[in-house]
Amino acid sequence: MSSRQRRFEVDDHESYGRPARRTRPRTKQRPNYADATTAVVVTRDRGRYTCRVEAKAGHARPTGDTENAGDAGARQVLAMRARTLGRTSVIVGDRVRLVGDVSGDPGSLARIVEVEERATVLRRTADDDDPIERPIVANADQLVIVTALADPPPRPRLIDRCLVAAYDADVEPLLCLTKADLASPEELLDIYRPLGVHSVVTRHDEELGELVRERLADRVSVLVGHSGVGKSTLVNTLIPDAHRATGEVSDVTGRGRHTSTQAVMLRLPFGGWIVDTPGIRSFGLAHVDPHRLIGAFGDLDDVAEECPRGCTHQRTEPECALDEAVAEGRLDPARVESYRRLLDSRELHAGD
Ligand SMILES: Nc1nc2c(ncn2[C@@H]2O[C@H](COP(=O)(O)OP(=O)(O)OP(=O)(O)O)[C@@H](O)[C@H]2O)c(=O)[nH]1
Ligand SMILES: [Zn+2]
Repeated sequence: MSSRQRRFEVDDHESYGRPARRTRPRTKQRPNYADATTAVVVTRDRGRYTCRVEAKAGHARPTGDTENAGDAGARQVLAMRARTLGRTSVIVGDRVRLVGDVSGDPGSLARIVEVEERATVLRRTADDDDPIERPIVANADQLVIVTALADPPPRPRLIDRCLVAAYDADVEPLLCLTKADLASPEELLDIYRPLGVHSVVTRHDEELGELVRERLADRVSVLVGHSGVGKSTLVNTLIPDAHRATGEVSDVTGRGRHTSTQAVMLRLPFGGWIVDTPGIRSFGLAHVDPHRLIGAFGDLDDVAEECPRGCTHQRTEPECALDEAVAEGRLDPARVESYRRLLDSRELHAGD
């Protein structure tokens, strides 16, 4: 198998100790927040950020908030942005520094004075022609593409779109195929396994496989999937008190769970985090360079090396090697079509 086809796995190995991609120049003159409290933003709602503060070793708070945070000694602190942050955005997954009242007591409000450099940023645009890209989750390691094997039927083109978003953000994709009691996963696995995309298969009438926990443990995984694919079922299986936990997060922010479309970061009992993104079903790709799209299609990328110089791989290209490979039966036409549809949606806005 060529190195290109294994690219997602290659990324996997490199992801350890990978340098941050964007480095923001540090201002020389700035206040010293050495004694500020560090925290992770777990959700935001109308300008208020719920931040999780881990207990320092040996300083676990003896009572109260431990249940709320779902882990021994941790507490949740409501915070707002400090004015000194300027235009710096704060999103779920950000590691921040807090000053002010960091007790987490009811009615307390801390201030976020610093946002740590992000290792990764998952962005979305509402539509492919929406020029505004919104960062939605910081520091994610993994994008879990939740797809039902039936009811609703899988949509490979949507999977491909998510793979592009993952590839672009330098976040590893994981294909999570649900409802395996209704249909076999083999057809989809045959498509994505050769690309080096990891996958797990679940069904609600059986316990989660060990592999699911293995893939999620100690990482920050963002779940994305259409309504009805079984995302909530999965979250509740992974985190038996998730319902309560999200409810409590929303209590703090004053908004009920069911009306919230904000991303929420939840601690996994076996280590790591999942970020549930109720409002996000897919990704617009307006911010993705069309030339980078093919990087998420390892099988096509290999073949495209045979293309004439400057080939854009669109349908109108007379000598595109993708067409030749389809004609010779070396490539699945559906894969090429999926890629070209994404390319079409991008090329329309190539001058953005
Ligand atoms: N047969 C079968 N049904 C499942 C499975 N997992 C979930 N379901 C059912 O599929 C429906 C949708 O599941 P949810 O977990 O609510 O799906 P969701 O993705 O969270 O959907 P929204 O809440 O609309 O975002 C429910 O009726 C579940 O009982 C499964 O493994 N097999
Ligand atoms: Zn080509």
